[in-house]
Amino acid sequence: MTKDDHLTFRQFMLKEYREHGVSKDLIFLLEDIATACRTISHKIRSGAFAGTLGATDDTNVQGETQKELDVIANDQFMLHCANCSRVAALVSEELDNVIWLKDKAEAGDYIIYFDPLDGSSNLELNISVGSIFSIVELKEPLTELTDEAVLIPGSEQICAGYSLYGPSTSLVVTTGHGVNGFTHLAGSGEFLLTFPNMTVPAATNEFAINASRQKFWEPPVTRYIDECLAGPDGPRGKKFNMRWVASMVAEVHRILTRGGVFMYPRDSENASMGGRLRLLYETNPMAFIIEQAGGKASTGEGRMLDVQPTDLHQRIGVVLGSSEEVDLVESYHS
Ligand SMILES: O=P(O)(O)OC[C@H]1O[C@](O)(COP(=O)(O)O)[C@@H](O)[C@@H]1O
Ligand SMILES: [Mg+2]
Ligand SMILES: [Mg+2]
Repeated sequence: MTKDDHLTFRQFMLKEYREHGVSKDLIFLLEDIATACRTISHKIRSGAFAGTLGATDDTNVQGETQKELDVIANDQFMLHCANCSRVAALVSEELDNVIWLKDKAEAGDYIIYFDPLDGSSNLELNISVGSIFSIVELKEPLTELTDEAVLIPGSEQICAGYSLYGPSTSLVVTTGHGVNGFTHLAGSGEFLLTFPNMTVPAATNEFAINASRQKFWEPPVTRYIDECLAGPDGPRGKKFNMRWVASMVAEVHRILTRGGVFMYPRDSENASMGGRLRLLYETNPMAFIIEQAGGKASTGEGRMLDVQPTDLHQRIGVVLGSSEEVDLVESYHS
């Protein structure tokens, strides 16, 4: 196969426009986000020379130490997303409050939620990290431009995606018509369609969880993992494998490639915060992608995309991936 065998990102998106009516404004916005991701990828690859792999002296609104590249990636998203005149507001893991780009937000305007750099504790280790984004189109004009105004359930997303900065740079996107994966052709400005129609098989024998938190788990999670670990002689009757990259983007990419289940459950230590991962810019976009690929995404107790957000940086428990496993975990909770 040569480069010419693959559609470019623009060619693919224009096909989405013709076949599904995806708006051209959204296509331009996605091209700008792709540019942000290409630039972030380059900045990560040159981070060891630029001395940007380490921490700053600052903490973000969640009390986490910011890496220099967290800030650089955030600046790239802010810069490129502001190009689109339909973008009314930006919500970032690295910013305390909503950034409003307009004086009034009309029906049809976009709100963009993003985690500019996910898994950033992996930076010094040269292990995969990524960026996550979610786009909601306003159905009604907003009367007040407050933080509360952007607390919109994930079911309202019109687009979600991520870029994975690994051995190659991937861009995976859904506009609600399946999930498609693109790879950056090194040395060019192009993302090419390399993984069309990504799907998550219903069954799997691979799970991902931070097992160091076992003593904090709720009983349904302990039961589920114990049964996986029991292998062929246990109730599941088969052997399970485990992975933990500590970068949600890499875990989701693995699940879209060969199936699996990813869990960061609410537990007795993180329960007072609601969980570990953030609803608006981590679990909602990934839930939309996983559902569009035929998988499921849950809080443990119900569908992630139905959750009504109550806070900009709200945290939540998550289990997502192969539908049979997500159903099983939910059944143990109920
Ligand atoms: O440090 P832990 O407990 O392994 O947590 C890892 C999780 O935290 C995250 O890194 C959180 O994301 P950020 O790096 O954007 O804060 C997830 O990507 C990952 O799944
Ligand atoms: Mg993250
Ligand atoms: Mg982050």
